[in-house]
Amino acid sequence: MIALASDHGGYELKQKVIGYLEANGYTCHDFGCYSLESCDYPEFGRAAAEAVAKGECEKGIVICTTGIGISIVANKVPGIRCGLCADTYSAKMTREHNDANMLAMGAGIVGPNLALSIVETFLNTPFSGDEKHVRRINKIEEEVK
Ligand SMILES: O=C(CO)[C@H](O)[C@H](O)[C@H](O)COP(=O)(O)O
Repeated sequence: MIALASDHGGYELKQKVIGYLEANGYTCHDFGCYSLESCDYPEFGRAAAEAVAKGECEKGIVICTTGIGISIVANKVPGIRCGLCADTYSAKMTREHNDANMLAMGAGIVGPNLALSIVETFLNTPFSGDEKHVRRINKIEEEVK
């Protein structure tokens, strides 16, 4: 199950991402928003991030106009590592090095074709498991207690 969330700025791209995911066999839980009406990204981003943190969803994808606001929110939920990506290299690296469990994108930054390539890369790249990366990920939680 993939958790999705957006504000109005990310709504249309989120619909495209959901269509892509469902066509490729993923089950999606859309935590909102559900229209183009202006809304506030924190409530939706938080809901998706909490579902990932609780293990109810294996990964999350959150979208706003820049990806910045909704990634800030997601990263405030303990256990969430949300990578803001505008290219496939970053999507690959945030999985391999950061074991990111959430992806953020900006609908005003990436077009739909690139966004779907980023999503595909993010979901299909495993964590490297390298000891140095495990150590650094553990330090993320320890350093900000
Ligand atoms: O938080 C953001 C900017 O860093 C998001 O991109 C929002 O989508 C954006 O702020 C929404 O702005 P709007 O003027 O209300 O459309």
